[in-house]
Amino acid sequence: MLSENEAKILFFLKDLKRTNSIEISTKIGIPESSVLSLIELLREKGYVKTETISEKYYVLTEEGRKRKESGLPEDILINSLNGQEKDLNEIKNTLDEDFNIAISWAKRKGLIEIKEGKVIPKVKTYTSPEYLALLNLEKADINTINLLKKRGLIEEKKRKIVNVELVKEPKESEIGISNLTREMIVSGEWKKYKLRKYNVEAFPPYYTISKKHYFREFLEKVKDIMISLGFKEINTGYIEMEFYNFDLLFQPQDHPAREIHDSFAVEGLGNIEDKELLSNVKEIHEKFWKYEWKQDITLRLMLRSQTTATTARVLASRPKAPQKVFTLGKVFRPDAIDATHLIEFHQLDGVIIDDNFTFRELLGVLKEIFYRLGIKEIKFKPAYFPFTEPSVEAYGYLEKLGWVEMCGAGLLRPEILSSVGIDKIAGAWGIGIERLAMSFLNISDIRLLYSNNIEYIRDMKVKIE
Ligand SMILES: N[C@@H](Cc1ccccc1)C(=O)O
Repeated sequence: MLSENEAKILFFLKDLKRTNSIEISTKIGIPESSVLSLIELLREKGYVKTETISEKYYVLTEEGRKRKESGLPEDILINSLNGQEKDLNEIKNTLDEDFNIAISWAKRKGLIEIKEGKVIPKVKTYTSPEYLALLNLEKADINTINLLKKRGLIEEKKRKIVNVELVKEPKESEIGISNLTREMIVSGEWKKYKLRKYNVEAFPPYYTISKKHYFREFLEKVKDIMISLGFKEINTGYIEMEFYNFDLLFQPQDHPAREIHDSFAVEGLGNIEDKELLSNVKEIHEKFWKYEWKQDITLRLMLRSQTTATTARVLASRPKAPQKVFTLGKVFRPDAIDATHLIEFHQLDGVIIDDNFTFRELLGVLKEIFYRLGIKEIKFKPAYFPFTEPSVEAYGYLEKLGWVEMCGAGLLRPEILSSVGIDKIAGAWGIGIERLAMSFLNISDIRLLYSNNIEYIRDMKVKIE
């Protein structure tokens, strides 16, 4: 029995008697790779004789395509001289990087002579055979082809061509059809064909279902946890004024505490409407850090280096207590990228403002967040941050990595709260997200969190419930 495609090829061959795989593919419109396997089937069934040959053909290289557009350097040189001699130096300026190629080929081809720093053309115009060959490779002679190859303008490729000869005529009654239409039934045409049997063992086509990127899925999981703990989500932009990233957080200008991490500067200045807030911050900085605070510095733009900048913006809006807010977003810090460092990564910052909020409660909240993320063991260590006192670092126990630093936290300093007129207690923290994600997703290279390898993304099993 013949399949519909096999029959198409045989009926095409019936008139021609012999042809080849490339012609079959272009005339019938079946991809070459399918044609090759169909021909093989037909050979096995005794309909055709085949002969496989390998054929050389040529394609333009990138350089070749460029020269086909612009012309070859020696052609350009000769035609621009137009029979007149010219200073080598002058030519050098106009031909730029093509100068050496143009001169050396023109000399080799006897088109020019060089005397006392001058180029003397021997012809008025010139079109090289190589250029004509680039325009029509099929017609080019073997010498020119070899020259083009040598000049790196074309590249030799090989392809397999199968010559096919018909040895047994197909009959319509041998065609097995799989697609029985209403028309065929009505017209009785179906009687001419054999019906192909269903192959109930054939595999169905494989469709991949769409799914979210595993890192996005993890980020959403984390946000869900925060929302289930009663926090409100707030987001602010990546481009931030130094005021919110540093000054309002009591990190003095031009002082090592500011450089606790490096940051990316952005050209331009921002604007702060709340002049009272500006002068409060100035006063507090000058009183406690004892230096001359500058407004030009505070308005400078940067890529935020910590999402605590968002917390600062929340504070600057002088919110009413009680408040429980969080933000989860990207931050940026210059660094050398490797398996554990990126220059952009995510942080989750949060703040709780309440009447009698305590340090102990803060530690409890952090424990709860980590617990819900599946980290059951956590310990705290005293730490320093310019904007909190007391300050702690939290370490979580991860199966593969052991004790890993997860977050910084503390009670916001009174200097900060007073500048925004809040007379409550505020606990704040910042959690590094990538490391948590790596642990959850069982990834050992941080760069894989941002993989765009479709196979890898497809196969990644996300184990978060
Ligand atoms: N922003 C700090 C973390 C932090 C946030 C809030 C309070 C204390 C610490 C960091 O990036 O390391």
